[in-house]
Amino acid sequence: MARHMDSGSASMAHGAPAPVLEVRDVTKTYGGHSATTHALNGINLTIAAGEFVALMGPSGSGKSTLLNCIATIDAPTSGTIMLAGTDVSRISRSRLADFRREKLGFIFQDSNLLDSLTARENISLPLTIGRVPAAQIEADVVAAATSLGIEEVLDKYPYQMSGGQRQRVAAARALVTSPQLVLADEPTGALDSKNAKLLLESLESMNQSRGATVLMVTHDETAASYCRRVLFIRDGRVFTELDRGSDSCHAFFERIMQVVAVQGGVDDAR
Ligand SMILES: Nc1ncnc2c1ncn2[C@@H]1O[C@H](COP(=O)(O)OP(=O)(O)OP(=O)(O)O)[C@@H](O)[C@H]1O
Repeated sequence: MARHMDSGSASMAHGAPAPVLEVRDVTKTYGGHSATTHALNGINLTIAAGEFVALMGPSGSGKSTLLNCIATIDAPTSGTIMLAGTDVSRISRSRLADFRREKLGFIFQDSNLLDSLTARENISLPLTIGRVPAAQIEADVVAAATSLGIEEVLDKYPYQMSGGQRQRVAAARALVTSPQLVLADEPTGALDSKNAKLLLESLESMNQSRGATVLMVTHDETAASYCRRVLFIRDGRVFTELDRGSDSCHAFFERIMQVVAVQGGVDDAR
């Protein structure tokens, strides 16, 4: 059964891990007097350390706006976003880039790898910028690559890799710094089903073995079924959520489909 709510905090049972992300009463309004859009309407959600959460919702429901606000790329009109204990609205402009690099990892629909760098150099990039010692970089890159099954492409350039390999290199780059939160925006959107499955299995295993906390926007019920929890967003707020509990991927997929069918249109943005 779906739990109808707009707090997101119900899953934070007493004694649960500390929240990595707390979104409280966040609104985001675009435009002026004549053409105002209320993209977020007092949205609330909480994500605990080590969770793997999907965010689903119809086109225009506010998913990208929320992700941009969490990523500190955009600012809410009102409300609070606490990330790893920091109120992101209080971070000075000069600190924002460092905050993003230190606390967040990003995986986009297109891998966004730098064409002139090998996989190894692409994955190393956030560590190099963070002035991590070379020996540590090498160890961290190999560990991330091994977890994602891409050791054999480490010395290849993006054009020498398959789309699936590029996306797993991008995932390695997002995870190599062990960020507090990984934000994944339609990471399987450009992949065929075999490569999508490989990426999702990798994310699931990074979540389980390294305790990576992942918030993934997706239109794909199969992708969402790999997560432990699915938040459904509509009209700029969470209207229901599903916990996977002890369900298999397949059983969870069926439950997600039921919510999509009843609520209608979660995947109408495809
Ligand atoms: N920069 C902007 N200026 C004005 N309106 C915007 C802007 N960005 C988003 N919106 C509006 O805010 C609402 C939420 O958009 P958002 O992109 O967050 O939706 P979404 O759920 O990510 O959609 P999709 O699944 O199609 O990517 C939409 O009505 C959209 O038109």
